[in-house]
Amino acid sequence: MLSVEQVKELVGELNDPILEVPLKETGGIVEVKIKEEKEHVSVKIAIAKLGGQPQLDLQMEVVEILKENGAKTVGIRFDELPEEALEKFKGVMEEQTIEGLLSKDNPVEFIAIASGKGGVGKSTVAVNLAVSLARQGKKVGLVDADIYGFSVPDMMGIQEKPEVEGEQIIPVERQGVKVISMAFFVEENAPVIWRGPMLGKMITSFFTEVKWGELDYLILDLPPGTGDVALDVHTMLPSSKEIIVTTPHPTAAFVAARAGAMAKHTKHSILGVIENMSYFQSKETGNKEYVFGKGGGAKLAQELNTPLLGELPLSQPEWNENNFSPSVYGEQEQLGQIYDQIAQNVIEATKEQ
Ligand SMILES: Nc1ncnc2c1ncn2[C@@H]1O[C@H](COP(=O)(O)OP(=O)(O)OP(=O)(O)O)[C@@H](O)[C@H]1O
Repeated sequence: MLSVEQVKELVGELNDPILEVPLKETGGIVEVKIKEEKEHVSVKIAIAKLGGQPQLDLQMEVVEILKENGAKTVGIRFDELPEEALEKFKGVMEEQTIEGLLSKDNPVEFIAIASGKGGVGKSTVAVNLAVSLARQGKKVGLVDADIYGFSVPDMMGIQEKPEVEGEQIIPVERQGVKVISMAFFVEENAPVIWRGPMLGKMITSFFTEVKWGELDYLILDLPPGTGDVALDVHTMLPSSKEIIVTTPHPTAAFVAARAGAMAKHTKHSILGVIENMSYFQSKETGNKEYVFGKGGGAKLAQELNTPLLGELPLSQPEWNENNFSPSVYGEQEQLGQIYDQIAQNVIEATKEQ
C-alpha cells in the first residue's frame, strides 16, 4: 500500500492546471490520508483557480496515477490556493486573466450592439445598456469598437486616458462601467486612418491587452453597417450575441435587417431589437407624436424572429452636476427606467440562451 510520502511524491509531479508548475512547488498538496484496510487514498489539492475543464483534467490524472500505484479507491477535494501562495506566480496568473476573457470557459457574455446605418442611436443604446446593467449590480465592460466614429468617451463625459500597468491597459471606469475606446489611443481625436488588418489587430488588443478583471457582460459598440470590423468581431467572438438598434421608420428597419441577416449568417444569436427615437411625447399634453414613423422595430423583430426589447422615445438626458455623462439617462428619468427594463430583459434572455 502507498505511504503518505509516496502519494505526495506522485501527485507532486503533476502540474497545477493554471500555473503549469508542479504541485510540489506551488504548495498545492494540502492533505493526504490513507485508509490501509480499504486501500483508499484521499487527497486535498489546492489549485490556482477552481472550476472548468483544467480542474477535471487534473482530477483524472490524480486518480490514474494513484490507482496505477496501488490505490483501490481515490477521493479528491479541491480548494483554491491562498493569496500569499499565488503572489509568487502573479505574472502567470495575469497572463491567464488576459486569455481568460476570450477563453471558452469564461462566463462573460459578449453583447454586440449593431445597426444597419449610422445615426440611429446605436452608441447611445450601447452606453445606456451598459450603465443600466451596472445599475442592476452586474460587472460590465464597454468596448467602443466603432473605430471610425468613436463617441463613447464624449457620451460618458470621460476626459481622462486609461492608465497603463506594466504591459496592460486599465480601462477607465465611469458610471460603474469599465470603458475602452479607440479615442483613448489617438491624439486629439484625429480620425483613424487604419484599415483592414490593422483594425482587426486593434480590436484584438482591446481584449488581450486590457485588464478587464472579472466581467458579467462586455458590451461592444460596433461600427454601423456590415463592414470589416463587424465581421472581425463576429469571427473573433463566436459566442457573442447581438442586439439590433433601429428607428421606427420602415426603411430603417429594412436596412437594419441586413445587420440581422449577417448575425444569422455567422450563426450569432440575436437577443432582440431595440427601437430608438420611437416617438416624441409632449410634456404638456402627454400626446405621442410618431416623428420618425411607426412600427419599424416590431416589424424587424418579427422578421428576425426575436423579441422587441424596448421602445425608446426621443428625450435628452437631464443635466446632473455630479458625475455628469451627457448621453446617460439617470434612473429617475423615463428613459433611464426603460433602459433598466431592457437591461432586465437582457439578463433574462442571456440566462435562457
Ligand atoms: N432617444 C433619443 N432621444 C434623443 N436623442 C437621441 C436619442 N437616441 C440618440 N439620440 C441622439 O442621436 C444622435 C445619434 O446617436 P448615436 O451617436 O448614438 O447614433 P449611432 O447610431 O451610434 O451613430 P454613429 O453610428 O453614426 O455613431 C446623438 O446626438 C444622440 O444624442
